[in-house]
Amino acid sequence: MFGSGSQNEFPIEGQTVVITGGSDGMGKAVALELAARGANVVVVARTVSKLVTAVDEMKAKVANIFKQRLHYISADLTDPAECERVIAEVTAWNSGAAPDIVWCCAGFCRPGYFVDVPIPDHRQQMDTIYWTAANIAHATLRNWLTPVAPSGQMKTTRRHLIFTCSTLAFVPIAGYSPYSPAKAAIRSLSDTLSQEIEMYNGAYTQRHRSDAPAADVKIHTIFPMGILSPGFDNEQRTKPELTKKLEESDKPQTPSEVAKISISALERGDYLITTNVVGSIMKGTALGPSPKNSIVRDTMLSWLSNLVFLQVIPDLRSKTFAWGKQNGIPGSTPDSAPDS
Ligand SMILES: NC(=O)C1=CN([C@@H]2O[C@H](COP(=O)(O)OP(=O)(O)OC[C@H]3O[C@@H](n4cnc5c(N)ncnc54)[C@H](OP(=O)(O)O)[C@@H]3O)[C@@H](O)[C@H]2O)C=CC1
Ligand SMILES: CCCCCCCCCCCCCCCC(=O)[C@@H](N)CO
Repeated sequence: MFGSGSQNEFPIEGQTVVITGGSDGMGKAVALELAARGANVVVVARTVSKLVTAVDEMKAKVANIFKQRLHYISADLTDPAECERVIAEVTAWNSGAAPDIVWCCAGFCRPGYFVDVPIPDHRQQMDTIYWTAANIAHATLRNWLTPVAPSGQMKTTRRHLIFTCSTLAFVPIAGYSPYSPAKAAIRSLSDTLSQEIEMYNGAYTQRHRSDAPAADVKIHTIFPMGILSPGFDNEQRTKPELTKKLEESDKPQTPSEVAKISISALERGDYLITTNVVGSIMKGTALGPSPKNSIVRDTMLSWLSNLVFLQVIPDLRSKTFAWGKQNGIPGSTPDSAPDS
């Protein structure tokens, strides 16, 4: 059921989970799914009304209403101090124990051509996409990796820090320049942390002899394709027509599908996680130095994907060129009625 090891690498029942962006779209779907599987869930976002609704929806889905606890915290995660507060509040609410799982889903996409999008909007995308994730990761890991003396060690299950990226971190698409670089930065953070965390995990094996973190930590990153969320409806309204054309091979998935597929991959213990075949091919061509889920399968996938992409990248470029040839640039009008 859980792949070759046949062991569930992501047990949920009784775990305390924090989900950023848990009030809408994919984050809410993850919250509902984990609540249904027996987790204590804290959803974090800015708008209180949507958070209250998410908690109400979770209440209707919990596996055990007497055992499980649900909570929300309103916070703007672009502010690092707010992220520190969130982790402190969750720990207090959780009887002094740190959360077991932190899943970053907060973020939205503001598409547009690079020169047409004002610089403050580019920076805002870096703030909402990259910094909401990096800030909460920083607050979480500072808590999780605090050294504990051998006498203070208790049996603690493995902890998971999960980022939500996008396959646009792997493959360029015109019209996503405000967004894709911030997602690529998350992928780089994830790869770097997945290596750095090994130092702490190594120290953890010696916890009976010297100070070490209270638990093993694993990093994962999800790379969804389009998700049919409120955020997606919003981005469609301002997305350039060319961008819609370039991504027409993507068939957007429902938040609940994306949540379920992601959780299954976490149960197998996967690290970089895609949610459909086109997403896997996009990952395959860009896998590079990232740790692999399976040496054989991922290596075969990258060979195949690199062959496919010999054709895909020139095709995306020539479609873009042809678009300019036919339609001109935004704001221009065809030279049919020259004023003289
Ligand atoms: N939709 C898509 O097609 C794709 C989305 N993704 C990624 O998946 C994730 C979920 O996307 P989606 O389901 O569309 O999400 P939605 O846009 O539907 O929801 C976004 C969530 O993030 C919260 N949020 C936004 N900004 C902040 C902030 N500064 N601080 C705290 N919370 C914030 C929102 O609540 P509030 O506004 O109240 O704060 C809301 O809960 C995002 O990271 C997105 O980039 C990846 C691939 C495709
Ligand atoms: C056979 C293989 C061919 C591969 C072709 C590549 C086509 C590119 C599809 C781009 C899809 C982008 C999905 C992510 C969207 C996203 O993150 C935003 N919607 C943000 O919200």
